[in-house]
Amino acid sequence: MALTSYKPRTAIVYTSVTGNTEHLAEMLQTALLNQGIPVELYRVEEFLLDELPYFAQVLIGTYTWGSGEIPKEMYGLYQAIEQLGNKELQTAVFGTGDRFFAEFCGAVDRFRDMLYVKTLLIASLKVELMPQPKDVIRCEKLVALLK
Ligand SMILES: Cc1cc2nc3c(=O)[nH]c(=O)nc-3n(C[C@H](O)[C@H](O)[C@H](O)COP(=O)(O)O)c2cc1C
Repeated sequence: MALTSYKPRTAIVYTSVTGNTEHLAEMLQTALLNQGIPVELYRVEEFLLDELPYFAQVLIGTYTWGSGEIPKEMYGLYQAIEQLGNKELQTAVFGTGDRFFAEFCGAVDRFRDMLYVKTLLIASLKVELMPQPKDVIRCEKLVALLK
C-alpha cells in the first residue's frame, strides 16, 4: 500500500477594485510564506467553489460596498462556506474600508459573523484604505494565530 502524505492547503481568496485589498492580500501571502506556509492566492473570480472542501485554511479578503455591504462578487463564496458548515475549516477574514462611511469595513463584520458560526474562525483584520508598512506586523500576528 502506498503511503500518501496529507498536505493541508491554504488559500487566500479576495476581491479588490482599486487595489487596497489586493495589497493586503499580498502582505498576508508574504507573511504566510515567511512562516513556511505554502499559500495559493486567488481573486474570487478564479477560485473554484467546488475545491473548498480540499482546503484546511481559507483567508477571505473583501472591500466594503454600499452601506456596509458585501460586494456582489463575494456572494457565491459566502454562500458556499455557509452551506459547507465545516467547523474544522480554519478561516480568517480581512478587508479594507473607509472610516468616512458609517459601517467601517462592514463586509468584514458580515463575513466574520457567518464564519464564527459555520467555521473555525481564527481572526479578522481591518485596514483603512491602502495598507501601510505598520500593517505588516498585524499581518504577521494574524498568520501566527493559524495552526
Ligand atoms: C460606493 C462606495 C461605497 C463604499 N462603502 C463603504 C462602506 O460602507 N464602508 C467602508 O468601510 N468603506 C466603504 N467604501 C470604501 C471602500 O471599501 C474602500 O475604498 C476600499 O479600500 C476599496 O478596496 P479596494 O481598493 O480593494 O477595491 C465604499 C466605497 C465606495 C466607492
